[in-house]
Amino acid sequence: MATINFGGVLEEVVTREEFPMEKAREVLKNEVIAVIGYGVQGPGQALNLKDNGFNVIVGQRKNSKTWDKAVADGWVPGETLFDIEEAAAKGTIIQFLLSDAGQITLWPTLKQHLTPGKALYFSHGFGITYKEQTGIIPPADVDVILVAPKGSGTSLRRLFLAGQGLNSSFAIFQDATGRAKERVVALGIGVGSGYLFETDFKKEVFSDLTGERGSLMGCIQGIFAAQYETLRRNGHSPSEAFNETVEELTQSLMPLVAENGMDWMYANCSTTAQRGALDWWKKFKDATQPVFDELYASVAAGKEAARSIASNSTPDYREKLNEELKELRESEMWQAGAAVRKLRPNA
Ligand SMILES: NC(=O)C1=CN([C@@H]2O[C@H](COP(=O)(O)OP(=O)(O)OC[C@H]3O[C@@H](n4cnc5c(N)ncnc54)[C@H](O)[C@@H]3O)[C@@H](O)[C@H]2O)C=CC1
Ligand SMILES: CC(=O)[C@](C)(O)C(=O)O
Ligand SMILES: [Mg+2]
Ligand SMILES: [Mg+2]
Repeated sequence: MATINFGGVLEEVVTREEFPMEKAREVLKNEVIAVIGYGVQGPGQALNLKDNGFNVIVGQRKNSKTWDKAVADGWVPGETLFDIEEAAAKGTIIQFLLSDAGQITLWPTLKQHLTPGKALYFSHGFGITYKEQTGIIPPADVDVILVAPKGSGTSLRRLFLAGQGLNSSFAIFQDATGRAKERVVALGIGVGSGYLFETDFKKEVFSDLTGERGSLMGCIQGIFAAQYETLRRNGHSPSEAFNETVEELTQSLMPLVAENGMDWMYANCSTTAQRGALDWWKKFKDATQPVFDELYASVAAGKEAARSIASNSTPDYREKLNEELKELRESEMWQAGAAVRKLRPNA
């Protein structure tokens, strides 16, 4: 573990240098890693593990679109691709990568395959933390571990193929074998993480649910929509409103933030912009702080989990979500966005 200073707070971080791929392969050489579920994280993690030389199989419902996707990705039925139960029976490490709601349905079946000494692996603290709602209570004689890549499974795979990595958090909920730590770190390295930050299941899920509802996804769309509407109400054209709300941010300014922080992005904008941004950001912070506090309280009370379980457990959950995504896509702002994207010089 390397001790790193994060803004004055010291934290332990596992690096690839101290836990190289060869060591990870050595730790897991006698394990069969069964990746259950082939949605977004499933493919990213399973393919990265395979390409890194681990013994990995995929478990997926037969006669499903994702079964076909797994076949198209090179998994071979009967050899490396199995029905969920068969894969769970074969695996010594079971990566439970169904949707969080889907995990609840499958749990009674999966539990039967958790024989002593196996490891149950999650990429989210959801199932364990909200156990009153999920009913996911693992037997005492298995390891229960977590590696949560901090980004989409799509990015996890893309960055791996580009020779880079995505950072992940990791946690141990239960160490039955005495090997939980080496197993979880080896898996974290194997799935393509760059650096591994230790946390616990509850902190992982509370921060993750807050982040995705907040600044990563929910809040950002809300702020875009509000500014776009103000500009449109004041007579600005859709292209002008979109460019000044989204396009400039994603194409020009966010890459600068990613590279070297907010002050660096500010410093590369005009002094006029700097004066205004330095004055206004605090107002936006004050205006949104109560909403973030309300959000965190809702996460901590289990209300966000309840809402997501109820909504994503209906037979037509995917169609319903797609309808709402379509609404977003067809809104004027994102239609303007589609037109603007076509005009990118490299498109
Ligand atoms: N999407 C992402 O990139 C990230 C996901 N996670 C976590 O990783 C885990 C997996 O998430 P995703 O890959 O997004 O899942 P997903 O929503 O793509 O679903 C994964 C698979 O579960 C299947 N499934 C859903 N309900 C089922 C049921 N009742 N029975 C059998 N199969 C069912 C789906 O068909 C799909 O193949 C979750 O715990 C999630 O919170 C963590 C970080 C990022
Ligand atoms: C991509 C990710 O880490 C999220 C947003 O938390 C998720 O997909 O659940
Ligand atoms: Mg996340
Ligand atoms: Mg999440």
